[in-house]
Amino acid sequence: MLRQLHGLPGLLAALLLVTLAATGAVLALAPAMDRAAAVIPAAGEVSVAELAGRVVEHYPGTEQIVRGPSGGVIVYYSRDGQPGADLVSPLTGEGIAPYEPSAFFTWVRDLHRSFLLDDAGRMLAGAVAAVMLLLCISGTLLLVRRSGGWTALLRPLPGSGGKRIHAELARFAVLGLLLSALTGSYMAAQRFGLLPETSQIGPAFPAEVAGGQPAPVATLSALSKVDLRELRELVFPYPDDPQDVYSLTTSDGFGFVDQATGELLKYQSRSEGSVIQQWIVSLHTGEGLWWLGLILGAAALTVPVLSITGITIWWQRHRASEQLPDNADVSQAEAVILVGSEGNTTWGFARALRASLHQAGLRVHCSEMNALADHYPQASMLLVLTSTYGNGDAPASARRFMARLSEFREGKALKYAVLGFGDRQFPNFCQFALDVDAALARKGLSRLHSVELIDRCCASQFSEWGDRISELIRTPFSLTYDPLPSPTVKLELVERSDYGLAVQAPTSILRFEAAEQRGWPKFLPRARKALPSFEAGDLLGVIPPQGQAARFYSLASSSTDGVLEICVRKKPGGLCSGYLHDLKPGDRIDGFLRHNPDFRPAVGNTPVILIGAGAGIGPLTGFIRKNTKGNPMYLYWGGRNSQSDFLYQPELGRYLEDNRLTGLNTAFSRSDERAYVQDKLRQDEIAVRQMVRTGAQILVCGGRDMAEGVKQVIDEILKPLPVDVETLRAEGRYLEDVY
Ligand SMILES: Cc1cc2nc3c(=O)[nH]c(=O)nc-3n(C[C@H](O)[C@H](O)[C@H](O)COP(=O)(O)O)c2cc1C
Repeated sequence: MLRQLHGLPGLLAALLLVTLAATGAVLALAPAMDRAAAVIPAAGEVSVAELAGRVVEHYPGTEQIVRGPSGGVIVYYSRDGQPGADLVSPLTGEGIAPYEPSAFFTWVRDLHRSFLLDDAGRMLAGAVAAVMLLLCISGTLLLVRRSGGWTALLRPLPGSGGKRIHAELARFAVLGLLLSALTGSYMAAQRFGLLPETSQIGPAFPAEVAGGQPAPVATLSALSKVDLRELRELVFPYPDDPQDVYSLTTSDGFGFVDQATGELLKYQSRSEGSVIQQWIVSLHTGEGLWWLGLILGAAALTVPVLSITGITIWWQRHRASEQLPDNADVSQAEAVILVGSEGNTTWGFARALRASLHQAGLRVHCSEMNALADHYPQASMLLVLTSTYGNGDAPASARRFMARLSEFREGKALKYAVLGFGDRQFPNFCQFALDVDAALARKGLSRLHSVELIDRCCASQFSEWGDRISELIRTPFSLTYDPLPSPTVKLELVERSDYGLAVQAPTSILRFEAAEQRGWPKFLPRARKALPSFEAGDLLGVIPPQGQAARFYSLASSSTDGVLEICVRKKPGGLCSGYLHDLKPGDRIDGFLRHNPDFRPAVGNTPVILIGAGAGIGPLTGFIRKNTKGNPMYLYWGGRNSQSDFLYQPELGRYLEDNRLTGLNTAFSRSDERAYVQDKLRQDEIAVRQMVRTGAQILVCGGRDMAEGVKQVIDEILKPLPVDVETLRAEGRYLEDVY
């Protein structure tokens, strides 16, 4: 509900909101500019009488003196029958410049207030402000939910991509946007009579005035008592009318001053409502509070980005939740897929699974976990795919699952498997999937397969899980998950370096270029297409000729290197790694790129500790190659034998020489030292701890077991510090690319 409340009006109002925000950001500059142009005397330095006296000396035809909210003093006068207005110095009364409201600001203000459409536009602008208010409130509640509570609101946010940008920006801007929206809605509601009117009618014109010879304005006692800083406006009497008076408006009230005696004839203080209204206007416009204006303007500048990221998130969610075709009925289904999802990405995986099982000839029923039926009479297989939210809690479409499970009655024939989707950056990785697995076991159901956990939507892990399920149910199918099918690139192998044969770890560094167009004469330009843009650490997806599922390889180069490089270890019986290892220079493959911005060294010059084993060195070498500024970068890498599989040995030597790599520490498990990368980290314990203390980031790439071992060692090393791997992970300082 909260999500709909945040998503739908947000989408509708995005365009209008962007207009309001962009114009608001421009207008927010006006108070600061006015303030910079104004001469502001200290409090008590100049009285209104003194100011008026000085002004009249230079402008004998003064009709009105106005002090703007930013402190600038403007004189409206008549000279030779012509009206004029000048910005004047309150210290001398001399003109500084002719006063002419900027046509640009006036136009922007009209666009902001009414979309240049009079009353209908004003109403629309008011409605947009109200929508903004709704978005701020629902967004704050979503943010609280995302952070895990009000107290966690300021902690580093996990997640990545557009969602992370949206949440981070929103957190930065929400107070400013809330203030603008609240005050804007209030002003609109008041203008259209939805709130009581607070404008005040001033005191009636005095019945009696002295009517004598006018005294010089600088001597009028009532004006001498008012400090310039309180002045709003002073309207002068008609020149030859002894019955006329000065009309004085201050920040506290309104009154009339006798031009002969200088007496305050009538005075009325501002009502409370009028003071509140004045504050609301100031809080909305920054008038008189130029610093607030700049804060509000900065907050408004985030609205276009929030709108774009918000629409993108909405669209992805919408696409992922599109209806499933051919969904079998509960009573007929042989296989049941239940989906627990909050942001709908898990639905994309469920749809791929459903399509494959359906293609394999099974009747499949797929629904959200909240819709767990009491009974699936024909089903022999229950597959639960669920994400985890909050602090290891159920996602939205699974909140009622545990309660419904108590009503569930199922015979022993139904076997289940739970597949968890989560993110290792969160402390309770896939906790809800683990809870569901345990709850189903307690219910007496037997497992088809033990629970498996997928980190950050890893497509290859998903297809491997599918292979295992396919074997267990003796039904051939394979799973491919590609959230948005990427265009494929034709690549040509231009070079390969082979390692590790002697130690049973055949590993090759493969370098590809974009394939030349066949038959295109080499001397002509553009014979070879440019590679698409990518960074080291991004992924190359390859579907081997006999396979259906893509396998992903971390890139060891970035597009600016001119080649696409991967480092591939041949797995026993591995379809894709075998296919790649058989390639000869000149052979071509189709691949597609997937960006992986979550696995990159941070910019800046804090130390980066790169840890890897085997082919995991690929992206780490890519990061080092890019480190042309020579920021501190240390590599810990483990192989089997320095004679046989010391991958990238010559390159690393060069990088040490030209300072792209600060320190290199290798461990070889099948040499005399029999060491693993964890041992090298332990030996360097003090240095590693010191680097973490100074803000170092750690990037780990390689097999799952190695990554687990490294995590334990780093936790041991960090014991004397108030941080551990999980805290570093939450701060984006411990990143893993694990397979
Ligand atoms: C606010 C928030 C909280 C999350 N909490 C956890 C968590 O506690 N444990 C975990 O493993 N993943 C957590 N995740 C990651 C999601 O489970 C993961 O991104 C998953 O793929 C989302 O799938 P869905 O879009 O289908 O809900 C969280 C994500 C967000 C945005």
